[in-house]
Amino acid sequence: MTSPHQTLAGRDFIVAGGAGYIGSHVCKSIADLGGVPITFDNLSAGHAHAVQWGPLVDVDLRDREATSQAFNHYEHVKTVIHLASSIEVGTGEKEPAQFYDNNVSAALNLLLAMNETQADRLIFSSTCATYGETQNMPLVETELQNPVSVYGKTKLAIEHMIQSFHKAYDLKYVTLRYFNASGADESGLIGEEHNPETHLIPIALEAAAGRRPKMKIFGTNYQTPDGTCLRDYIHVNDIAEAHILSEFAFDKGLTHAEVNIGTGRPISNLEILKTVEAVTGLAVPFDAAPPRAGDVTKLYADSGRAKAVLGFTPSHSDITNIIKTAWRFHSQKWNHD
Ligand SMILES: NC(=O)c1ccc[n+]([C@@H]2O[C@H](COP(=O)([O-])OP(=O)(O)OC[C@H]3O[C@@H](n4cnc5c(N)ncnc54)[C@H](O)[C@@H]3O)[C@@H](O)[C@H]2O)c1
Ligand SMILES: O=c1ccn([C@@H]2O[C@H](COP(=O)(O)OP(=O)(O)O[C@H]3O[C@H](CO)[C@H](O)[C@H](O)[C@H]3O)[C@@H](O)[C@H]2O)c(=O)[nH]1
Repeated sequence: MTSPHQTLAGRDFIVAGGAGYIGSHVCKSIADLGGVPITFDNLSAGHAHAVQWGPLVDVDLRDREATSQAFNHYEHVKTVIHLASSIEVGTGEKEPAQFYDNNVSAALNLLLAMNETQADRLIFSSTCATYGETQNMPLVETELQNPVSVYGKTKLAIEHMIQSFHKAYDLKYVTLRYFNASGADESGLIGEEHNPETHLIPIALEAAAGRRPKMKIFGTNYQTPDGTCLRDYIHVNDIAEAHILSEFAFDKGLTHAEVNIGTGRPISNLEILKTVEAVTGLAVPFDAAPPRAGDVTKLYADSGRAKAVLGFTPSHSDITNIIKTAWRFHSQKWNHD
């Protein structure tokens, strides 16, 4: 947890992907502590209305020259938070070229641009999807990384690239392997707005609200207690806090780390539907469907290293609170549609 006397006053941050779901929450957390988030985003998936706490620089990280120019314009910035990427797992399977370009090439451009400026601290959004199928739960950071999906493979390639830049050019980094980001800020100002939406909780909320006739549960014969997949849901504001704690860890001398950001608590897909029904008071109509390509049976974190290295303990991630905050955001948004 950050303590009340910790401040980011006087610090500017480049937040690549700051117009997206997690990025906008990171920007708000930086501003809440007095820092200034400078969003670099091409708005391919993010929203200009989510950029409320600092400037928006419209730049496509696939464009090396434009990326270099944008970084040089803010050459005093020390810390870069890199969240920009393609995230839709199914698209990655069908269009790997686009995925490697937008994730791996863009990350290389960002790292090269950092080398041209004073930025020598990187906080990178990686994912539990880099681990792949394994029975070894909860997942420790030293677990073999053998991703199933193209999405996970691109993230692992970036992790390796960052490690190489650390060794060769003294880049300091924290790679945060988030588990399932979920929930929304208490303010209702920002929340999950993916298009298309593929994530379980917002889809279940849409089904409860009657905005889709029925949803599908992908896979009901997995080797789990109720036959559906197990995931580790972490509130987006807890994820945002992990970035702030990473910055303070750099201040204390941390040079590099790979860290899981999860709760350690497995929740099944059917349990999510039940909690959505309890929170909303509405039924969630669903059909059983075959497993989705690229999915693994279960993924949940060992969060010991996050506590030891960053002092991270989730405080918003009770599953009812996650679904309540998501429901508040979505119902307000739908009222304005
Ligand atoms: N949502 C999750 O559950 C989850 C879990 C683990 C890791 N992550 C990672 O966290 C990060 C953020 O995820 P999110 O859910 O907020 O996604 P998002 O799609 O809401 O945000 C990504 C942002 O990056 C921007 N972007 C994409 N390509 C770009 C490019 N070439 N140049 C500039 N900007 C570009 C998009 O416009 C968008 O604003 C991603 O890197 C994702 O892989 C997400
Ligand atoms: O309509 C749906 C949507 C999802 N699911 C199931 O719900 C579970 C969770 O799926 P999500 O799409 O919500 O999230 P994932 O676990 O697939 O998350 C993956 O994609 C994310 C990026 O979008 C993150 O990177 C994350 O780390 C990575 O594991 C999976 O079993 C999925 O099959 C359904 O049954 N029906």
